[in-house]
Amino acid sequence: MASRMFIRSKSIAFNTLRTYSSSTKLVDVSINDKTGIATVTMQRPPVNSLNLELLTELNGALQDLGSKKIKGAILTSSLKTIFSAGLDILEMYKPKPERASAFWTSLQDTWLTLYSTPYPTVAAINGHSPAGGCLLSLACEYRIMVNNYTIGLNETKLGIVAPFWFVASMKNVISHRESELALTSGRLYKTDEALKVGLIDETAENKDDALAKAEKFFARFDAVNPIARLLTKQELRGETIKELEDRKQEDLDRFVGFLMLPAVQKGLDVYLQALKKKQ
Ligand SMILES: CCCCCCCCCC/C=C/CC(=O)SCCNC(=O)CCNC(=O)[C@H](O)C(C)(C)COP(=O)(O)OP(=O)(O)OC[C@H]1O[C@@H](n2cnc3c(N)ncnc32)[C@H](O)[C@@H]1OP(=O)(O)O
Repeated sequence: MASRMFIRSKSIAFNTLRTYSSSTKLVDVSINDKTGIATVTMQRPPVNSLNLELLTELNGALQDLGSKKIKGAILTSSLKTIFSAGLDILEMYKPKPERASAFWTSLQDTWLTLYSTPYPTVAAINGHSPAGGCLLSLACEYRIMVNNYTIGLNETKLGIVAPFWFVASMKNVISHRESELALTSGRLYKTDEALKVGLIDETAENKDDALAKAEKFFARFDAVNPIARLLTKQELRGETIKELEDRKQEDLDRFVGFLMLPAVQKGLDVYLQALKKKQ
């Protein structure tokens, strides 16, 4: 990507740990030379809502990492209290059909990339993570969440329906029963509740604690053959990936068609007004 800036800074005394960094406007990537761990940071204030541009940059960054020798990648946020507010509602509210198509395709592609990375992934969830934010963390292999935030697939609360691959992402992590209860009611779990049902794997005191715990997770693979690890991941995730690949166009058509329904637009309007009135 033309706007991407690459900096290589070997042996700078005050910054020896960050010897590779690639930063776009919306996504920062740094690789710690000592640990081999990449940190991918979403940085779209105020809430890291996922619009076409952020998704495109995120997908590009995750793909680039596939060609580097890294031990693992951590997905996190630059914001103090929000991991990601999910899809940018403004991408779905009164959209132009071409923009809506490009937007949804970029979400499908980002999920496919993240769900199938050759390197291990951890979501360091350092803030609220509703809907699309939850989806991104579900696509990672391990989730560590800072205390006192919320996470879940709350689509029904907006009058929208989580597509089959959102549902599959959830069902591959927590039980079918818990998924049904959570998705139909649009439940957002607090950090400790999410831990109880297995939606997250560990809690953390703060972002630094989450990053340190992510490093420990990657260390589990020190004694594991990387090819065996990857083939096992592919075996476990392959069916879900193939289903979206096979049904990509159908899923896109449903999304665009769904957005054009007056009742859906009305629901989004009400939700947006409520968000704004909150202050
Ligand atoms: C058979 C049918 C097939 C169906 C096929 C179609 C299926 C369609 C599926 C589509 C899937 C969608 C998944 C999603 O991700 S939808 C988005 C869901 N997100 C949310 O519900 C989160 C909403 N936001 C919040 O709850 C809070 O903002 C927060 C994240 C907890 C943060 O709270 P905080 O108090 O810090 O901040 P504010 O609420 O004041 O927000 C600051 C400003 O940001 C705006 N905002 C917030 N979230 C979003 C968003 N997701 N998109 C766009 N804008 C957002 C908010 O309005 C404030 O704006 P303002 O400053 O202008 O007032």
